[in-house]
Amino acid sequence: MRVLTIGLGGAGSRVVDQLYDHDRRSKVYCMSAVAIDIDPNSLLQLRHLPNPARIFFPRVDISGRAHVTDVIDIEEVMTRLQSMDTMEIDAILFCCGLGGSVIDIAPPIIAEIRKSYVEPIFALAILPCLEEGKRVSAKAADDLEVLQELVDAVILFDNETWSQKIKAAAAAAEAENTGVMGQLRQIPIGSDPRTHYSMLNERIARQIGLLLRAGEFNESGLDVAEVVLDAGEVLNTLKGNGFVAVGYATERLPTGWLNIFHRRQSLKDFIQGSQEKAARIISLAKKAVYEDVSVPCDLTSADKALVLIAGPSAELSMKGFQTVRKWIDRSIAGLEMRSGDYPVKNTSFVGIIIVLSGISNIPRVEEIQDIRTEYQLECEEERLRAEEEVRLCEEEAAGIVPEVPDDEGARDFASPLESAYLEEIGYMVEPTTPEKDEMIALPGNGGSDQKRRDDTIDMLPKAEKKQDEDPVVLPPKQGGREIDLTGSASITSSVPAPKNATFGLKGINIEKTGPKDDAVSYSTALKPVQRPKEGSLSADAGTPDRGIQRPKEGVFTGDHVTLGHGIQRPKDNLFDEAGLHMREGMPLPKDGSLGQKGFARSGPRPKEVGPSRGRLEVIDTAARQKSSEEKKTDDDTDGGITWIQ
Ligand SMILES: Nc1nc2c(ncn2[C@@H]2O[C@H](COP(=O)(O)OP(=O)(O)OP(=O)(O)O)[C@@H](O)[C@H]2O)c(=O)[nH]1
Repeated sequence: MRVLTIGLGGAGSRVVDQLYDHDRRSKVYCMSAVAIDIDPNSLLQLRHLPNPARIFFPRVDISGRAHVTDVIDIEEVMTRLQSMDTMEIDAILFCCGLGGSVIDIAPPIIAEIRKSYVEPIFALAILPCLEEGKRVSAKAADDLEVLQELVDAVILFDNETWSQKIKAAAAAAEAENTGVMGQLRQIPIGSDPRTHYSMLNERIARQIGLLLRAGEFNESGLDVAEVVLDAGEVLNTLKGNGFVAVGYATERLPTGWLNIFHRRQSLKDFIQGSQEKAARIISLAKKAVYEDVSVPCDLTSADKALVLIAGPSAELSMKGFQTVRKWIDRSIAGLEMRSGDYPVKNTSFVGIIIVLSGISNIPRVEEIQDIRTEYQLECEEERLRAEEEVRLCEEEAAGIVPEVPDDEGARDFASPLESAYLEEIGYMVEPTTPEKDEMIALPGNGGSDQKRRDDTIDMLPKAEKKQDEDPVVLPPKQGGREIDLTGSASITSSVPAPKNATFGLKGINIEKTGPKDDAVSYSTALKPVQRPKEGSLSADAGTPDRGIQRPKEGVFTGDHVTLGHGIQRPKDNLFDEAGLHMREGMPLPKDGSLGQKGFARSGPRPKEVGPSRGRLEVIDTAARQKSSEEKKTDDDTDGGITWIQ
């Protein structure tokens, strides 16, 4: 196809120079070229472009910091382009290095060109090497996004991939050529940037140059193609605003006397010879896609593909060509597949070009995008640090003493999640803390903690205060035993509180021996008493003494239980939530609700769980009956509750 090629900046100019050279050497002459740069040295070092094709814009400001869009005059560029022979062009190709500064002129130039030309515009974009730094990669990612919006396709070439290949090839060659002859024919390793770039540009010129020349003929060098690929097909493959990768692989054919011998052998065995040719085309195709591709990419993510084989027509195996076509056609995601052959008379090489267009999976593009994100974060961090430093300097200058963070305060402050966790940990380590005890203060015999009762937890029944305070003594049951809970009723929280307990994480530990101020203690005198009339237990009716509240539900079997001074019957589920249970190794009740909470009590288990959850330990108080009776008067004043079993 006939193409107008525009090189921008150092990279673009050098690539265009090389492409121009290939075009002239192939004698196809399908290319007009210009190079635009603001660096005079870069333009002077070009070897093939004629002087009129080198457009130089000197930096006007002395500081050299003027933006490239201020330096390059778009009108001047357009005048120079229109003065060229661009009447028969099929496309316009911009060549540029991503991450440089001159590429910034691409958007206004492309916009201006779009006004004057209807031909599709493509870009050949060169991805920078990683060693050039994050800033260059980040800018390259930005440039790529801008370009993709503006042009019909972006052909990518990855400097990083090809630099590694060149270095590896040079190292391998160096290892091979250790002898004198090897030293003499040493290939350049491209250690200096100029040689290195020229090797990369040679590669680009071969890949892209052959593609540009597809469908163009020169009478002396070309045979008639069997499957002709014209410029329109190349253009249609490229178009679509996507990324394009070009795979290109070649193989030297056997030449000289050895070749004549080889050909005789091949004539003897023609079938084997043709199979060899087919195998060569197939292996070249694989190499082009997987190894010698301009940018490594996922073949299966391509939308369109084009296959072009080139070389002496006798060597272009149609069998191999069809196999490659089928393979590519089945592999790509899209349905558009084009192919052709490009027979060249005087060459000792067979080559294949595979163009993959509309590729969505290109790891290197993703990589530079990731680098950009990383770079932006670093820049932001740097900016914040600089701002902080300025602020500190200003404060220092103003004589403001910076606040020293308070460790205690910092410890006090915690997120809700953290504080929940810390509380839990604290609780596990220290189940008994003063705060925890304060949360539940059950009045006991001590009689001193009525004032400390925690109003937030309503543990007591709604009975009249007077009733609660009144001593309640139930008459002893005949033959029964009196149970004295005083001093022996131990309510303790020996297990961590459930996380969702009403009491939060506050542990409850009421010591077994002796009621303490903040411990729960039941002053108890269990006497043989009558069972309540109601209740599921087969006990005698209980007759509460003065002021006692007989439990509406729930039945105790057994002894007369007197809860101590001022105690009130806890709510049904109160201790369940607190996880309180009795000590003294009493057997666990079968009742699940009690058992789960580790609440042990002796004697028959009432069906109703409510009243029994007082974590009362029933003691054989038969022996104490007498003293209990003596205490009756005391109980009357205690306001205890006597449960009758
Ligand atoms: N393949 C290849 N890549 C090049 C060449 N020169 C530069 N590059 C790459 O292209 C990127 C841009 O470089 P240039 O085109 O020289 O930059 P510029 O736009 O002229 O402007 P400056 O940034 O001022 O140098 C660089 O980061 C390199 O990765 C070259 O000759 N060949």
